[in-house]
Amino acid sequence: MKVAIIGGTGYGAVELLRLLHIHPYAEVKAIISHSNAGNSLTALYPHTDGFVEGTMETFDMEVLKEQVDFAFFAAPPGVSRDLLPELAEAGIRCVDLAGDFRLKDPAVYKEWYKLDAASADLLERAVYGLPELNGEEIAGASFVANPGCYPTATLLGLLPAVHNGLIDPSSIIIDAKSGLSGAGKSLSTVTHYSEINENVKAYKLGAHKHIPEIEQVLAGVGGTQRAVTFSTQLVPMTRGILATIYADLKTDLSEVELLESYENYYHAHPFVRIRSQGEWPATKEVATSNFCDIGLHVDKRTNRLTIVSVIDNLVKGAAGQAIQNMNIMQGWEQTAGLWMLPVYP
Ligand SMILES: NC(=O)C1=CN([C@@H]2O[C@H](COP(=O)(O)OP(=O)(O)OC[C@H]3O[C@@H](n4cnc5c(N)ncnc54)[C@H](OP(=O)(O)O)[C@@H]3O)[C@@H](O)[C@H]2O)C=CC1
Ligand SMILES: CC(=O)N[C@@H](CCC(=O)OP(=O)(O)O)C(=O)O
Repeated sequence: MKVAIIGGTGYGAVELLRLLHIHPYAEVKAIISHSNAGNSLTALYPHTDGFVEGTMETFDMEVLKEQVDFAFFAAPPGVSRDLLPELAEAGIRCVDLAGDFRLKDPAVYKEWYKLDAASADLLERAVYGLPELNGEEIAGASFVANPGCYPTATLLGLLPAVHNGLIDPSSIIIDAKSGLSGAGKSLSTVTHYSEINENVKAYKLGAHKHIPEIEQVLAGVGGTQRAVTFSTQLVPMTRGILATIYADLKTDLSEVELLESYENYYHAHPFVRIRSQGEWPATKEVATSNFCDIGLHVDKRTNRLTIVSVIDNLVKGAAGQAIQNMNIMQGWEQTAGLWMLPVYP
């Protein structure tokens, strides 16, 4: 199948390219670049030498409709909102890595993204693409909103507990740390080497656009959902998210029984791995892979559950999950092109 990548010179796009190169059924036919049309990607990213042919192209709706069967949007918010609907209308199935179609309520999108939303009708038609939650819905989608990186780690950590009513949904606190590639390729003062090297920094407290996304999904799973506390921190590493999640327990299940309930919830989902009792995952154990690894701890003294969930933000948090969604939409095995050992150390 022929695919296009839009937002060609960004980190998400380059990661899509890396993974699609080994995909058994998909082939990248067009790399669309807003800033570098006419130039070769290899000139910007020498590591792609020998793997990418030709030059990047400008976005041309009519050309694209003839050229490809599937498109990935890996551009900043606002781009897919304007361009994706016409492609989808023409039968080109799409996965959007940005947040333009994740939130169902246009007013909520506007409040958190500070941009005008797509129409309510389009937002309704978009399918949120977390395969471990709603694979059947994804299979029938014409376009999928790929979850945010932090929501992916957070929701996979919480789904079994919320679905089975094991925790008090009003008590959830998410403390999440991310590597710098989560911020994309553009340099800012915060991501400058001398600012973040040997440093850890909290940011966007109470204001992160992933807050309404997490709450929207949890409300759908648990029936009712109160506001969550969600804190984000930058750590001086390139890839990876570690979310430590705390919630009050509403069950007498032991730690081993809780781990079993997590194993059961994810038994048909190859990309989620549950650690044994007393073991908690680290970001390096999933680096460059599409895995989400989860460990639990029950604190008997406080009656709280601690969940540790790790992903690679560029893979399960972005490009890998987008390909997993494409696989499901196309009726292929969801592991196609994604079944690989993490790079270690
Ligand atoms: N980095 C991550 O870990 C994750 C990122 N995402 C989301 O995926 C999307 C891509 O992220 P990422 O690759 O990291 O971001 P980058 O900033 O690295 O890349 C985004 C790319 O989009 C293109 N672009 C920029 N402005 C415009 C514009 N006005 N119109 C069209 N294209 C534009 C540029 O490429 P070009 O000029 O070549 O077109 C740019 O390099 C974002 O929406 C991001 O929020 C989601 C989950 C995780
Ligand atoms: C480290 C870092 O800066 N991370 C980004 C994550 C952005 C992202 O990927 O979010 P969307 O997909 O929802 O656009 C942030 O916190 O804003």
